[in-house]
Amino acid sequence: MTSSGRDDDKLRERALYYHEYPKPGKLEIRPTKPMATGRDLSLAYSPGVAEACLEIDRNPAEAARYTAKGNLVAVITNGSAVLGLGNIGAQASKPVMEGKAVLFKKFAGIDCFDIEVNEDDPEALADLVCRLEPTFGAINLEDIKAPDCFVVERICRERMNIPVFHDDQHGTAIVAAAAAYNALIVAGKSVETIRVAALGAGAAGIACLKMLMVMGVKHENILMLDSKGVVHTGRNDLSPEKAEFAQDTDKRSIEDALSGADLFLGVSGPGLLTGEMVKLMAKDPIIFALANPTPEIMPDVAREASPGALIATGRSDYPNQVNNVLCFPFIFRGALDVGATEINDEMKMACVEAIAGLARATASAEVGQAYRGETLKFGLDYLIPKPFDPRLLPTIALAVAKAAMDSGVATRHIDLDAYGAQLQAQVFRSSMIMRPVFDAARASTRRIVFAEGEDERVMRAAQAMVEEAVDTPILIGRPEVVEMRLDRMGLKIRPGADFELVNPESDARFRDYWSRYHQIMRRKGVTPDLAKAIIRTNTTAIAAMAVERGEADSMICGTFGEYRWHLNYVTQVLENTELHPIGALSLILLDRGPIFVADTHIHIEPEAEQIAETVIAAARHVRRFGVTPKIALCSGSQFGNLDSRSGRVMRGALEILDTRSRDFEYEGEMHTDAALDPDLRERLFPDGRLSGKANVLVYANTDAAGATRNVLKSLADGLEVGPILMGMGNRAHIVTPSITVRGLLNISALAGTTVSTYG
Ligand SMILES: NC(=O)C1=CN([C@@H]2O[C@H](COP(=O)(O)OP(=O)(O)OC[C@H]3O[C@@H](n4cnc5c(N)ncnc54)[C@H](OP(=O)(O)O)[C@@H]3O)[C@@H](O)[C@H]2O)C=CC1
Ligand SMILES: CC(=O)C(=O)O
Ligand SMILES: [Mg+2]
Repeated sequence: MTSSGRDDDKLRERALYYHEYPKPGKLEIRPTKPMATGRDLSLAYSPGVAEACLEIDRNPAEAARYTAKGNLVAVITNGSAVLGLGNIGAQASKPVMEGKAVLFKKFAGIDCFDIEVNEDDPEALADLVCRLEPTFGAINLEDIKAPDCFVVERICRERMNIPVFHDDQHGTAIVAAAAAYNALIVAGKSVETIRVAALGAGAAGIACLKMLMVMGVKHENILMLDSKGVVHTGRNDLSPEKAEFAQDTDKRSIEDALSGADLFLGVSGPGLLTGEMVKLMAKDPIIFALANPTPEIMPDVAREASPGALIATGRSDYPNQVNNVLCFPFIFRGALDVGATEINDEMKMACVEAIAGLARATASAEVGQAYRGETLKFGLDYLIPKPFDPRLLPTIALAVAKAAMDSGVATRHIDLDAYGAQLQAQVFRSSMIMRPVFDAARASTRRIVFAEGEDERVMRAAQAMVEEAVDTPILIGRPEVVEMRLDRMGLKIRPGADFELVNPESDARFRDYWSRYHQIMRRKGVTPDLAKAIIRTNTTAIAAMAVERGEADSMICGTFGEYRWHLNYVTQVLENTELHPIGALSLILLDRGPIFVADTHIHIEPEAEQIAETVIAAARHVRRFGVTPKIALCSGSQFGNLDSRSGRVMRGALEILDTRSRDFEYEGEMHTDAALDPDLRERLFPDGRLSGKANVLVYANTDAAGATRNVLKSLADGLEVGPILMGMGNRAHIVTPSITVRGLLNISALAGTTVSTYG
């Protein structure tokens, strides 16, 4: 057996296992409201449910308020053109439709029912779809063969007052147009002069060609082919949709059509294009082989026939996946959110422009991580964004919603700024809580030096900082390494122009740095030679010196190595009578809300005084996020019931805190469950000073705080912002090696606020 035969077998085995286990199929339904008590039952079902029915009876628009309709899409098919598998019928199409439903949910938070119907008559199918209007906010028609799909879509659009979108036509056309637009830029070809050979004259083919014409491709430069060859005026078997593309030509075969063509658009079936045929095309041709799951030509065969070709397929295992998944979740999101009555041409064009623009912008930090090892730099192998690019949702949905409002099909007019922020929060969990911090950072542009400037995450964070104009990055790293990596990752920032680069191996300031470092450390055993060696090799010390000398406002280090190793150099250089490390505070974002944990790193076994200082600093930092601090002093001892060390220091800290009036709530010492459960706390210690759930947990040692932080991250899918080094006036922050690019960006925003406000 050949290796590709073995690969096919493995894929088949894995795919079937994936569909069968642990439960058959790919989705299930979950309730969104509590259903645990008789009271819940009386609200969700009889008698309470009748109230919701009556409201909708009075005003049908209230269905979007009291039911899931407003966020519910139907994916409907009769299974007559399932992928490139042909007319395999409604039942066999179900895995594809379940797949589309999952993608709606995963990428855009849209709920979906897949509906497979045994109905071959297009008018009867349309009638059935129309009668589903009370259930759904929008309809996605899928895998219905041409020309029947045109009939179904036309009738549904005429009769229904909600968006009806045939994915294989319009979704495919939108994504193919975006990719073609970018491919023409890369190939240096002009849309007005390119010659197109289109194989496949069905739902996808006709819609893609129409969209290319909207972009400027000339009708006379298009040759369409179906299963009988070139679509020409001499044929009498053409549907009206095909007839629109019929040319008065003597070309008949695919070879005739491909001769000198610049763009091959394949939306037909597997393996229909050969390497020999590709060789007939113009130089550096654009080849879109979009049939699923097996394209018209495999990319390696096309590449061998024409090394300069720009190649795209519909599959995720090759570069340039031109697939309607880049469109449908997001265009429906935008349409639903403004209550659009249809998806019109303005909304489609907004979608094309948004998708194409994303590939030309720098790839986001998150997509860089999701596709590690791939070059995401606009060009031959990156013409179109990746499906896991988190920018797709906020960018496309916002553009579509705006286009719907501008073109008059929106029934709800929304505040686009607020909508954009809400979409961002949907994909970037930290974006909502970080908003006040970023706003503060923007108000005071600060220079932030990154000790590990050669780290890819740091470079990506620096790119984002430059693009978002948050703060000015300074990177410490060897120029040849930094530049090579920037290039490999497709990042646009350049040293000198966008950020300052400090070369640890040769910087004109080396002498000043080491002599100042020596001056600070001369009575702590550091000789001139040692000072030179440290400043030559230790980028954390260099970063600290840059801050000490006023060349940077703040430093960030710790993407590798041990926290306290970095802390040592930070304190050596930056500690003074006003600034000293008080504690490390981690913000963990959970589905149920934010929770802060301290001290995770600084004082391994703190004294009561240090704990009190940590509590006061934590209260100050928590307010930066717009959160009102409610601080619990957590220990194995609970309200004086144990004579343990942790109980004693916590009681001591409480006494110190009580010596002055504080403008925040705190209480202790208590177990963590009592901190988080006010009812339990009330039973243990009635009339305590803490109201509701604590949102800041201060522990009596770093073991307990660190363990809590790690458990929340690992088991509760907590997203960390931090650790935030308190007490150093925002002049230094030390991250941990698990930090992500978004995490670095968050820390840089925290570092980017003025010193006086937050110590
Ligand atoms: N990448 C993507 O996002 C998408 C890809 N597709 C792919 O496009 C293909 C077509 O889908 P769709 O338009 O919905 O299906 P349709 O059934 O509507 O159209 C299929 C078209 O392909 C033509 N065709 C079939 N076999 C041949 C052949 N041997 N030689 C030439 N033409 C042929 C048919 O010709 P005739 O008219 O003579 O029957 C018809 O015009 C599928 O493989 C599908 O997976 C579709 C949507 C999205
Ligand atoms: C992707 C898709 O919708 C298709 O191949 O039919
Ligand atoms: Mg399809």
